[in-house]
Amino acid sequence: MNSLGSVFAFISKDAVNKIQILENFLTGENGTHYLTVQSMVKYELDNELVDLTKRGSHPESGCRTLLRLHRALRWLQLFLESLRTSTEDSKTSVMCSDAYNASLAQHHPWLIRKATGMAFCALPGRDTFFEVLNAGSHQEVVTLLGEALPLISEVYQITEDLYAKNNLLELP
Ligand SMILES: CCCCCCCCCCCCC/C=C/[C@@H](O)[C@H](COP(=O)(O)O)NC(=O)CCCCCCCCCCCCCCC
Repeated sequence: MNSLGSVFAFISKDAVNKIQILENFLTGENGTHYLTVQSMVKYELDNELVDLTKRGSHPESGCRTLLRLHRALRWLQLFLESLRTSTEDSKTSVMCSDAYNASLAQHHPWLIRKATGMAFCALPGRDTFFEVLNAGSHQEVVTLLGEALPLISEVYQITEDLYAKNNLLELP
């Protein structure tokens, strides 16, 4: 994403920060509880390490941090699916913003939604995305996406079901 310019570097920085928070838990003294998403959820809930209704003493719990990445994964799933099925005249800005509006946008305040909308207008064309994915010819990328998307979808669904079962889908 960094090769797409500074705005996208900013977006990827937020994702990297969040991944780092989770990695710190994993390498920290309670790391064994962070080996799976299931054990993390159980450990943090059992030990009251999650702010459930408003941000308080645990603003960066594993559960709320993963939830942000989980929502971003939904965006990625929708975007890559439309990239996979796109044609030569499809616009990446439209694909990106449609995926965004159907996922992350519902969780972002107005200002971020506006800034994101403007950033999408600056996106390079479809060919650049196929190149950025660095997986060979267009056809090879389409094939690869066809294999990867069911796996992305499976990962998404496992987290979604676990979070729904534990009422964690709206963590502050
Ligand atoms: C390649 C085009 C990239 C378009 C990315 C679309 C996602 C737009 C996300 C806009 C996020 C703006 C930054 C703000 C983030 C935070 O406010 C917000 C809330 O966090 P907080 O509760 O801790 O405050 N953070 C989030 O919602 C997490 C956003 C993480 C976005 C990561 C997106 C990474 C997707 C990976 C892209 C891979 C590109 C592949 C291209 C072929």
